[in-house]
Amino acid sequence: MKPSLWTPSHTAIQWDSPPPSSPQILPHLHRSQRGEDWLRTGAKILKAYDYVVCGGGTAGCVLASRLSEDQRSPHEGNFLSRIPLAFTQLFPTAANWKYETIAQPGLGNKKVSWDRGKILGGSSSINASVYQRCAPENFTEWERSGATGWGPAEMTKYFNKAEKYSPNPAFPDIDTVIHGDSGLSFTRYGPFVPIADSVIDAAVKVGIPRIPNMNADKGPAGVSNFAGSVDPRGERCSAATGYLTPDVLRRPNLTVAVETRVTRIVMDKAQAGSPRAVGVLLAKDDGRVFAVGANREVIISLGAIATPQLLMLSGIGPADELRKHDIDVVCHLPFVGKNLLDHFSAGSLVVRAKPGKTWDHILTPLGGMVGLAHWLIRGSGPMTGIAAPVGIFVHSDTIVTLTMLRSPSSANDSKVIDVPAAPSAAPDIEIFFAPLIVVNNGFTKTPGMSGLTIGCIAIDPRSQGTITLASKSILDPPVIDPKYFSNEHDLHVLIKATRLGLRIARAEPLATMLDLPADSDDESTFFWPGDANPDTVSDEALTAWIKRNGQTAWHPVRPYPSHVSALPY
Ligand SMILES: Cc1cc2nc3c(=O)[nH]c(=O)nc-3n(C[C@H](O)[C@H](O)[C@H](O)COP(=O)(O)OP(=O)(O)OC[C@H]3O[C@@H](n4cnc5c(N)ncnc54)[C@H](O)[C@@H]3O)c2cc1C
Repeated sequence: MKPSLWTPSHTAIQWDSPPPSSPQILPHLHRSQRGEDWLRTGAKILKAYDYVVCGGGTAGCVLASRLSEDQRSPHEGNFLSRIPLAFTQLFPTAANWKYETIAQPGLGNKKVSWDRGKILGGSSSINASVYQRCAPENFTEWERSGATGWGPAEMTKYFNKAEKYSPNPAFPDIDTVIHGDSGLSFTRYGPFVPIADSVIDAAVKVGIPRIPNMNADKGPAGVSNFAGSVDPRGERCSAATGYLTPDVLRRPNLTVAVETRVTRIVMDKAQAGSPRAVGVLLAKDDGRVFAVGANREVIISLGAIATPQLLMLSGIGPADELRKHDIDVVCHLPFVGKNLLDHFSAGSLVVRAKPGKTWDHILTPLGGMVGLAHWLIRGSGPMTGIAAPVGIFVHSDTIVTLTMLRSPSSANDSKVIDVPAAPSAAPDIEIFFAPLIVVNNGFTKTPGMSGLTIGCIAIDPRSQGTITLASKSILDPPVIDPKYFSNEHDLHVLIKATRLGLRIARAEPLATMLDLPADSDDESTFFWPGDANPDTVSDEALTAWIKRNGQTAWHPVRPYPSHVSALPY
């Protein structure tokens, strides 16, 4: 993309493309020249902006758009990224950073792929497009931990401000009142897929309450349709397409740079008091380096992996970790790179379905072409849908009770079992149902087969990991160690979730749409443990399968521990 205009004030910037020429030395960059090794890189020093937003991802696009609203080169579309259902097809492409964890002892030393968006819009341009607000209990916990103004009521206000909901008549039961309709982020339900309704009814049979809207103030505990970040034409709404529209990109007070890497935060240590971020260094792949100043703030929004990496490379982080790599300590912040949490998934739990009940036909060459044509010409069909049109949130404590109630001898699908009073904590399990076979992120071919893929995810993980530096260079990916199952609680939660998923598959009316053997212990097929009997399959067998089959659910975060009362930045 061509470089857009840049002006000395009111400017938000994101990095990625050739920055403007005619460098200009800035007073405050001058001040930090003394002893700063960034000067020795021979960087061209460019004019300053008010705000420098590093990372054109989910957070960065929103910030750039909002900051430049006060006005005192379009992003280049990626075709695959526009198709909501095709998100995993982006994984082998240049739009993915293709990170990988180090060997995980909790998973038999398996390494796990960590996909992250390397594209404007960041991970919102390659994600599964499920639009889901957290449980209110989570936000209450944030507030209790010191994040004043981030409680459930405030969050609802901002979710509504961000959202532009388009109702779909095919979903008359959805309670639409709670959705925002004047924001920049499109959401909607659909398209309708019959097996999703059967999943909901089957979940109700095993005791999960049906709720009219997963995003309502009461929280998501229950079973319902998932909303998608999809626009009215059936295209993905990413942070880039929603917030950096052509109109926004034409703003004279915004410069968006693509294909440019931030390599360092420039710190001014010459001022009295704490060191201050006054700009950033950035580099193009061809070796050119630049420096840009910030009159007001440098905002680091590179995501959960690259943000701690950049901070540490800039001398901000645990002193011992920095010294290991011979990096000058600008600010000793022990929590940078610590407390890494990720939502781990048991992986694809595939149950056989009867032909014609699912979307598997779009996985054939002809079906794919027809699906694509529908999407392109009419904005309709499976390609406009999110991979997981229906989901469940439940607390694992509740499942104990369900399991006890439903012993094999008393199994009766027509009986509705009451779920005990909702636990005070937010749900710790998410289960999604995809109306097609997804094995190996869709790269294992399954011609002529039909299935329902169930994804069971532990969403309140206790295992905590780290991001540390592999080297002094931003070009080397950091060391990602989520320490999966270092706390066995997460494994136990996933065993319960998997058993619940199997139970729902065997409840009516879903069971009639599926093609389930009575019982099977043949573990050689990807239909196991989908083929297994939930009442007899052992915890040991499920444990071995989860460790073999499990994968990230792509939600790494690094929250500050609640005992840190003041957030350091
Ligand atoms: C495959 C997948 C499926 C997901 N499914 C869902 C879902 O269905 N629903 C949901 O709500 N969430 C989902 N998520 C999670 C969600 O997308 C992320 O939590 C969110 O996008 C993170 O936003 P962020 O701004 O923190 O980081 P990102 O969006 O990842 O943005 C970081 C940006 O920084 C850029 N960057 C990194 N390093 C540098 C550097 N040195 N210099 C310049 N730029 C740099 C990156 O290229 C990227 O553009 C999914 C994620 C993935 C990957």
